[in-house]
Amino acid sequence: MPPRPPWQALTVAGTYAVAGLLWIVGSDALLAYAAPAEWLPTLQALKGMAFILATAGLLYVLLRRLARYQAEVSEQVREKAALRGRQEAFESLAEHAPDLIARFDRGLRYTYVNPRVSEAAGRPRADFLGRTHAELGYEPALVALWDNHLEQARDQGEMQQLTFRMSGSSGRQRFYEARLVPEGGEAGGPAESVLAITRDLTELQESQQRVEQLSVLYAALSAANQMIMRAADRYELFESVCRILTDQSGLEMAWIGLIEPQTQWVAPRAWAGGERAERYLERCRVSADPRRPEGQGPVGRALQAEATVVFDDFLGAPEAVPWQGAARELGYSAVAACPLQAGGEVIGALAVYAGRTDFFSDEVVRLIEELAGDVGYALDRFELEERTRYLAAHDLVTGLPNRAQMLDRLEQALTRWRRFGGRLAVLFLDLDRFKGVNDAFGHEVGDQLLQEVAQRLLGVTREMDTVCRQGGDEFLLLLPEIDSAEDAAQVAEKVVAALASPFCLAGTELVVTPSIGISLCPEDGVEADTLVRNADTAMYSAKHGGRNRYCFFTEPMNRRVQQRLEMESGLRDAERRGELELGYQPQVDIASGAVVGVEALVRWRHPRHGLISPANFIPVAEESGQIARIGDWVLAEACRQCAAWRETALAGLPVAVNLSAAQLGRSDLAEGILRHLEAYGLPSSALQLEMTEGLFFHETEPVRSTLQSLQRSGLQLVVDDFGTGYSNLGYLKRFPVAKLKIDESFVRGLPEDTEDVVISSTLIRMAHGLRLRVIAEGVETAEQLAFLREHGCDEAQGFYFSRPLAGADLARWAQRR
Ligand SMILES: Nc1nc2c(ncn2[C@@H]2O[C@H](COP(=O)(O)O[C@H]3[C@@H](O)[C@H](n4cnc5c(=O)[nH]c(N)nc54)O[C@@H]3COP(=O)(O)O)[C@@H](O)[C@H]2O)c(=O)[nH]1
Repeated sequence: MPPRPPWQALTVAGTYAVAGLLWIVGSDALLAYAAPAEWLPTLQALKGMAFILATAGLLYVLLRRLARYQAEVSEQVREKAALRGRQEAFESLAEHAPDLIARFDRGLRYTYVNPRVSEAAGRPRADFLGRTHAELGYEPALVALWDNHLEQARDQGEMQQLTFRMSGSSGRQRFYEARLVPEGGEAGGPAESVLAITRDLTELQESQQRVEQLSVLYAALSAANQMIMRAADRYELFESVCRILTDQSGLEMAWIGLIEPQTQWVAPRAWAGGERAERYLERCRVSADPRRPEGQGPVGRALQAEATVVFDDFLGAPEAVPWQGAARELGYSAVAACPLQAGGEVIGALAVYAGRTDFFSDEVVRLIEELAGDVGYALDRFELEERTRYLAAHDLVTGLPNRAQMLDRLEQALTRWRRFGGRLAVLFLDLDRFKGVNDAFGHEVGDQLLQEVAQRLLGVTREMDTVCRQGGDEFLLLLPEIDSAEDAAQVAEKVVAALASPFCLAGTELVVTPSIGISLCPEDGVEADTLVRNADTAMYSAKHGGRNRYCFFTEPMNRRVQQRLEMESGLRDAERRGELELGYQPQVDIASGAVVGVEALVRWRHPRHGLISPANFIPVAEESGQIARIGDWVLAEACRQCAAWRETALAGLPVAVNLSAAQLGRSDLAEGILRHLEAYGLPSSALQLEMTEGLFFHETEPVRSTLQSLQRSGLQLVVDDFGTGYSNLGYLKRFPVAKLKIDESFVRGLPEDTEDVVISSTLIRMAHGLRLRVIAEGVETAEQLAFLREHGCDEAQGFYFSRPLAGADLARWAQRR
């Protein structure tokens, strides 16, 4: 209540004085007029008493009011002092508080900010006072968030809470939590002002994130450690570690590269991080050589320094320019590279990439280093295990696999053989008179000799073969994939030849020869022990047979192989010696009975073995690489004979010549055929080229281009053995096929065999459906011919008409018809 001015007191006192005087004068006059004189003293005494009572009552009321007023005033003074005290306490607290404290009036304008607000915002305190968030120019989203919460606190009188991010004065985004406390006003009603207490949680949040990141990394480390114990080899280990790092620790990519000792390039051996990782590694090369720019990145530096290198801002590091294009595109912002050590040497590096800068805190780096250390430990373990395994599986003198490993590989080869069939061979080799070398020159020279023998054996075998030293002067050779016994014989011959030249050791020339026994699977056994034992037995036969030779386990096999090899060498100049000749078999039009063509079939008239069928020697010629030469002779001879028939009944008839696959692979085939035709003045229609269906199906590029050049030369093709192999007939459209020849095997059973009936009649229909002529071979009986005629077959060939005859004989045969 405000103090009353002095004139007011004067007015009250004056009024009281006037009223009192008027009362005294007036009441006396009234008594003098109205009351008897004898009552006057009494009445005046009563009147005086009444006046005193009335003024005493008034005084009492006034004094009471004065006392109350004084009490109220002193209460207000106390409250004010308390308020001032609180205000001072608040401001002193707020001024030194670590939180950001501000007060807003009902219009949401700042009325107070503490120094932390000004520091955080990077503007003076005065800027804030009397202004709203919008007037201070904050982002619209932030203004809306704040004003919304301030209004709620003000209007509902209830505390509000909000979190927000804002760039601090340093420009870095910070994370805050604010509490808005309504002040003044009725409880539960609108507030007079709102106090905002804001806490900067950036550090807290970051440390929480760091704790989470570390616990995730610990989990990844422990998973990687388990994998390190389980991994079977270093590549499984590398892949697992990279995968665990990217799957479980928030890294974008991880790769492990090993230094290539010759070039110092770091070749990635394992990586994880999806397609992005692959693209990055495809684009980026890394070197351990400090002179190269590619050796200046994190991995190169880590390898050179033999310590972890971190590029926390990979995209901003000037040394990382060669990799930055790819890293920016693929989202890698920070990199750490740790060297990997094995056997005390740096052999490569583990590199990990994060999607944000400042990922690699000291703790994270420590964990990654620990992991790299564990990988190095595992590599040492593998090395030791590999060494132990190596020792268990190898012969220490020659470095070749030992008997145990050989038997293991033999078992594997036998397992494959059981599934897929085929053939394999074991060669048991014993060095003749090796003991003499040891006795004469000592064991050291003996060991050197064994080492050189091992090298020569490796030189004559294929990668898939196994050469093993089984002990002493004995070696075993496993040939897991051979086509025939001859293949094994050829390897044995190569071994004999390889060991034939002397070994220069101990200043002298040493000669050792081998005795080799050969066993074959399945002929000589289907178990490893049996095959080795039988090869051993065969080796003794070779020794008893005079040493420096090979011997098969069974005598018939020895004979067969000898014959085959003899045939191979006999064929080498059979045509030069005039031992090859052609037989010609007529091809007859079934409807008219006219001879419409001739097939040329080669024979070998051997000086000792007589006439040899092409069925026997053509495969040998094919396998020994002689078919192209022999085939060329056949083509030339067929052309010569065709020209010779000019004046006979066979004039103008095409001669069909068989071609082998190897001939079709030659790019000069068409050229050679045209040269022979030209030499005898024949048109290209004088020759037809027979080839089996399978040749069209294994249309390799050389075969395709040969077929195309034959097509361009106007030569016609005949598909031999039609129906025996394949079902896709697309090739018939692409190449100039004139005729399809039904295989003799489908004709043999005609007309009784129902399968042959169905097959041959279907093939005839199929050929006609394709608008091609069809010829049946192997026709021996009138019944077969009748069936073929009935089913519309165009031509026939077979003993029914004539066996293959010499050129002059066939001309006479044709003349007679
Ligand atoms: N790459 C080359 N292959 C050739 C060549 N010459 C022949 N050959 C192929 O050798 C296989 C065997 O030929 P051959 O022993 O001459 O047998 C042919 C005919 O004599 C035989 N034939 C003919 N009529 C009958 C018959 O009525 N009954 C019967 N049992 N056999 C008969 O059929 C063979 C014809 O074969 P084909 O080529 O399928 O027409 C053989 O595969 C020849 O292809 C050559 O120069 N190069």
